[in-house]
Amino acid sequence: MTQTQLAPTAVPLVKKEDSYLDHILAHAKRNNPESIIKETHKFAIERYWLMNVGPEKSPLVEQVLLEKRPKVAIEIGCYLGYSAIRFAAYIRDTLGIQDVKYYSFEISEYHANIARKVIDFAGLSHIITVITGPFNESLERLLSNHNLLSKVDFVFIDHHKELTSNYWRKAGYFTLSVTFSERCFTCHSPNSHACYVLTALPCIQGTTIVADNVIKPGAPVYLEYVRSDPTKYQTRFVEGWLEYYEGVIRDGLEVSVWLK
Ligand SMILES: C[S@@+](CC[C@H](N)C(=O)[O-])C[C@H]1O[C@@H](n2cnc3c(N)ncnc32)[C@H](O)[C@@H]1O
Repeated sequence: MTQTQLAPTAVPLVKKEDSYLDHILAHAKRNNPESIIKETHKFAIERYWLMNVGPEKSPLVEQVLLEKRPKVAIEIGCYLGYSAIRFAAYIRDTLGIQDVKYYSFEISEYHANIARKVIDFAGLSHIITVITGPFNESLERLLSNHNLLSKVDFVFIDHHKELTSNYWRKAGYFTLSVTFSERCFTCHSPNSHACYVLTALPCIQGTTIVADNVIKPGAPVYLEYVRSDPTKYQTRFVEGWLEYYEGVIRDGLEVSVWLK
C-alpha cells in the first residue's frame, strides 16, 4: 500500500494547537502582542480554524472595554490565550491602564499550557494569570483562599462552544456552560445555572459582562435570564459574525451591566 492510499485515514501526528504554538514562536515578534494577534489570524485563515473570539467580534468587545476601562477583568475560557492577550494589551496599551489584572480560567491543562507560553512570549505574564481547572471549582478555591478577585469590573464569558450547544442541549439543559452541569443535575433548574457565573462572581455595581456566541451556537436561557429583570441587568445585544466567517455566519455578543 502506498503513502497516498494511507493518507485519508492517517491520524495527524501534531495537534493544531501545537502547530499554532510553533507558528507563533517562529513568526510573531516577542513582547509584541499586536504581531501575535496578526499571526493568529494568519494561522486561523491559512492553516486551521481556531475557536477564539476572532477579528470580527474583538473590536466590539474592545468598544465595551473603552467604555468600561476595567482594572480587574476575568474571562471564562482561555483556549490559547488570544482574547486574554488581545484584551489585556488593549487595556494596558490603548487605554493606558498599566496596573490592570486579567484572570483567565481554562479547564484544559493542554490549552492552558500553550496559552501560558504564548502569553509569556507576548510579555504579558505579569498581567494575565491563567487558572487551570473547571471554572466553578477554580472560582471557589480563589474566593476562599485568596483575595485575588476582590472585585471584578469586566467579565468575558466564552466557554466551550461544542459542549454548550450540543451536549447539554441533547441532555435537555440549555445552559451556558459545561461548568454548570453538576449543578444542573442536582437541582434541575437550568436557569439558575446559566446565571451561576453571574451570581457566583464578586461583581460590583456596574460590572460589565460580555457573553460571546449568544447566536452561534446560542445561549437562550442565559439571554432570557439577563433580559428578564431590567432592575438587575441593563442588557443589550451587539450583532457580529462568527469568528473567521465574516459575511457568512451571524453571531453576536450580549453586553450586560450588573445594576444590583
Ligand atoms: C471558545 S474557547 C475560548 C476562546 C478564547 N476566549 C479566545 O477568544 O481566545 C473555550 C475554552 O473554554 C474552555 N472551557 C470549557 N469549559 C470550561 C470550564 N468549565 N471552565 C473553564 N474553561 C472551560 C475550553 O477548554 C476552551 O479552551
